Amino acid sequence: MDTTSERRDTRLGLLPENPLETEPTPSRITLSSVRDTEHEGPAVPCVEIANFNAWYGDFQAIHDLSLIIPHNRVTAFIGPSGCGKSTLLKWINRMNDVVPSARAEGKLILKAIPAEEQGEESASNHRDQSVDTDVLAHSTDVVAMRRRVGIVFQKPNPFPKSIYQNVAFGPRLHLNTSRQDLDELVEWSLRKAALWDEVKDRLHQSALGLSGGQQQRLCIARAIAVGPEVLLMDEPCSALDPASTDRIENLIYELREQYTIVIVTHSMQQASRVSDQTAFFFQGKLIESGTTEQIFTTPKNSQTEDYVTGKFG
Ligand SMILES: Nc1ncnc2c1ncn2[C@@H]1O[C@H](COP(=O)(O)OP(=O)(O)OP(=O)(O)O)[C@@H](O)[C@H]1O
Repeated sequence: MDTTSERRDTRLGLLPENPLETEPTPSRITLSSVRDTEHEGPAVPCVEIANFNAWYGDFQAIHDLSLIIPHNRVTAFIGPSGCGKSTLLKWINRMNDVVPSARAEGKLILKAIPAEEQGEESASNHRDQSVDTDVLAHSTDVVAMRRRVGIVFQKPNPFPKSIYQNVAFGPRLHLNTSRQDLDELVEWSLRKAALWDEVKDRLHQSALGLSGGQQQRLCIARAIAVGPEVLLMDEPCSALDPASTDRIENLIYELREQYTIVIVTHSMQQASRVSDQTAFFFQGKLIESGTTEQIFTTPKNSQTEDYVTGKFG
């Protein structure tokens, strides 16, 4: 077991090496399988959502939703199929712009990062982190905003290019990076995504030759190469085998030190393993949010309790 796994196992107490191999049904989740919330003290808001409503044509997919996503923590969106998790995730970086029938109203703000929270280590220092960004505003520069908010999808989607070109694609587009700096940035990103050792001797081979789990880590490397603050992950492990799932979960645990992560997941075990905060959605409404420990051990709402204990969903 590698160091990361050991560290995470210590925190969580009882994680299996390959989580899905022993994935219990939700009703088997017990207090002991929920980890303690490590972060203490008040959270710094990273994304502020208030009175948010979203539609596809006449169909309202999200109703009057308010939620704070804290800076440099992992927030899990859980809830039954069709409850609006992906819709909200996609609005956070305006992915729904490509859906003609999609529209949204309300407050969706990418918060300025306080100076003391701006880390020194970064892929690039091009961002203006000192101002709030109104994500929904027509005047918002969506391309610039998406550099601050990266997204990783359910199915790994590398470009049909080399491993190097996949990671270098964003920086080449957005940053004025010299060849040497680009080489360093590609290595930095691949190391961050825990992929470097596996690909350092085949950087110029096709990314499509990687395994599914490697492709997903490559997509994470590609996302972090442009220096985002937020990483959105829409069921990032659902197309992966148990070993790859374990690696991605370890990676999320490592990346949380430096990024705000939002993960949509159908796995209660995964939410309890990787997240600090959990938000439970049902029929387009946010039913309850809180620390992951609280949501899984002492939910306030009976629908939340029924869902996390597997009575429906
Ligand atoms: N492009 C679209 N056009 C029309 N309706 C859509 C579109 N995308 C999603 N919806 C509808 O919006 C609602 C919320 O969908 P969404 O994908 O956000 O749910 P979800 O909670 O992420 O579901 P799942 O867990 O199955 O991925 C659903 O009723 C869905 O059918």
